[in-house]
Amino acid sequence: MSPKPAPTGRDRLRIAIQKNGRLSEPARALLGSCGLSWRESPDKLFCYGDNAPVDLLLVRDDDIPGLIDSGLCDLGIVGRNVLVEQSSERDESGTPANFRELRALGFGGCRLSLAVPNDWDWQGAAQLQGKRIATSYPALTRAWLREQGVAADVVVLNGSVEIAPRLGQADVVCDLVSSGATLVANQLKPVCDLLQSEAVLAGPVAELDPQLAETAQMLLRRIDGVLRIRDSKLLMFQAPRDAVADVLRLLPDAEPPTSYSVDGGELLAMQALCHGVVTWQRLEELKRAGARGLMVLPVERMLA
Ligand SMILES: Nc1ncnc2c1ncn2[C@@H]1O[C@H](COP(=O)(O)OP(=O)(O)OP(=O)(O)O)[C@@H](O)[C@H]1O
Ligand SMILES: O=P(O)(O)OC[C@H]1O[C@H](OP(=O)(O)OP(=O)(O)O)[C@H](O)[C@@H]1O
Ligand SMILES: [Mg+2]
Repeated sequence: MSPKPAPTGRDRLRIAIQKNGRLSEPARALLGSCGLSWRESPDKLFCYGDNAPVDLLLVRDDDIPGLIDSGLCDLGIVGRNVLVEQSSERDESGTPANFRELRALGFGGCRLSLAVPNDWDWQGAAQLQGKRIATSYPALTRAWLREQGVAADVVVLNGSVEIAPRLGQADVVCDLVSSGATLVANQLKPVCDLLQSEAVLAGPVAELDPQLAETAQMLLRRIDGVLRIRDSKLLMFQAPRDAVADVLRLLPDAEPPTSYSVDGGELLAMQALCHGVVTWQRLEELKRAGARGLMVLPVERMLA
């Protein structure tokens, strides 16, 4: 059972996103695809929702979990790395976090990795005993060290973490990795992933105030619809009844198709939502299996 909500006294939902940074544009694009728009000016940090009771807060990403926790805002788009770090901090201090991941959003992918100097012969976590680890994710790193049963010193840096071994400030680092270029440029190599991260929609652990819950549900339904059709296409075709099984074997990434019979019953007209890429080569294979009149259509909106 979720804890009961604290009344907010508000009747408009607030969603926080990063003001400037890697997640700003994709977060805006996602909310835009959900049909939301705001009255904006470049220096505005609070944007009033134009066409739905949903206002936008533009903030530093690190502040998003705290804003949700305190009930000043209802939802947020933030890296899982930030959310898990701040929950680990709460675990350390024994105060439960009132924020959690509601949906993975499929952008801002990266991993939190332990990396050691290239000349280390990595044998496993035990090698870190008594060593210094530079990171911007101290609580997450400490939690991992506890799991591994290793005692090491955590050196907190807010950026340019990868420089620490060269300066003699730490022996190894634990930082975000995407292309791996920063590690290579600093003669480091990743040896272990602590977390796979991406942008997530965060919300409170407690239920939302009933005044806001309906709007939040509407937004979640739209986000689910957008995520579901991302890279999806509607495939339409006809196939003789006895070829349908062969045709469907070529569509393992499709949702169960809908079909109706035409031409006296022997021919089926079918449509299926495909979540993978429908290439020309795939269309040729479907044709060889008996499908005819193949058409690939973009999907603009979807509401389950
Ligand atoms: N190299 C990367 N590749 C892909 N995603 C990344 C990378 N580095 C970080 N991210 C993801 O993007 C999020 C935002 O990164 P960014 O560098 O914009 O944050 P920031 O400097 O902390 O910004 P802010 O000013 O809001 O505090 C990170 O928390 C992480 O989830
Ligand atoms: O694997 P890569 O593609 O090289 O990306 C990894 C780098 O990206 C992030 O740093 P950012 O550029 O945000 O700078 P920061 O040091 O200020 O965090 C992260 O902290 C790494 O340093
Ligand atoms: Mg930040």
